[in-house]
Amino acid sequence: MTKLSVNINKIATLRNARGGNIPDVVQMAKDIETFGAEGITVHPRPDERHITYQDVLDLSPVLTTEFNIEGNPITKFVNLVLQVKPAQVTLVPDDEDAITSNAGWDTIRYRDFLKEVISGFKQNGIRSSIFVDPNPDMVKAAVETGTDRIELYTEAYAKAYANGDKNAVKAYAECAKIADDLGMKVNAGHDLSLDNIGYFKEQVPHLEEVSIGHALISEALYLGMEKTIGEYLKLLK
Ligand SMILES: CC(=O)[C@@H](O)[C@H](O)COP(=O)(O)O
Ligand SMILES: NCC(=O)COP(=O)(O)O
Repeated sequence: MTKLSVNINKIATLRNARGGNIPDVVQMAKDIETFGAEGITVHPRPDERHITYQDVLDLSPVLTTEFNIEGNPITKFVNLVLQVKPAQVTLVPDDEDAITSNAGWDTIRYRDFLKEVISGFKQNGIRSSIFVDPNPDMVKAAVETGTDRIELYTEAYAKAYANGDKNAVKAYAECAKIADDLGMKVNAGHDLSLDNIGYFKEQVPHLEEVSIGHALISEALYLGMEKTIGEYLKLLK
């Protein structure tokens, strides 16, 4: 069984568009857990354009499943994670102004930096995962950082799959095997969707957890639209 952690960034994007509290991010996270998700993921970015630091503090005491906080380990982020002590922190090397995460770590170049940050999280009982491209060298070097898990960055797979190229999954399967041999658990995420997740799950061994946000929230809009319009039409008769 692979665990599903739902990334709720986009719920916050919608809320922030009007400045009020609709949709209610905390209530939505609780409902997502009730509907069966096994984790909640957030990625507070430095400009707080979706999930805010306050959201992270508000979510932490009410969640009943695993809380996964993703981000670039700048001081502000590290302090937040140490305050909240989530089940898992996922380190992502994204620039401050990145539209979304767009690369995995160079685990050779940043080995010592990652080792130090991860050791601080470990001392506080927080599990670490690091975001990596499906590159065997990066996965092999990841083990030296002391990380518990890697998160395979799946954008390249999602793009290739959408273009009819199923071969892209092979690099992910190979990296997952390497990680497992080295004693690291394997997460995956970015642009996974109802369309591409089945094949990924079928082909990639040792898949412990996937975190899915952008597509899942969009799919939920589509799947809920007909029912919602029906409810309005009933009231407008
Ligand atoms: C780490 C990762 O893969 C991302 O998908 C991320 O958490 C999404 O962030 P945005 O919602 O800001 O695009
Ligand atoms: N770690 C990946 C994640 O949380 C969600 O990414 P996406 O589904 O929003 O692309």
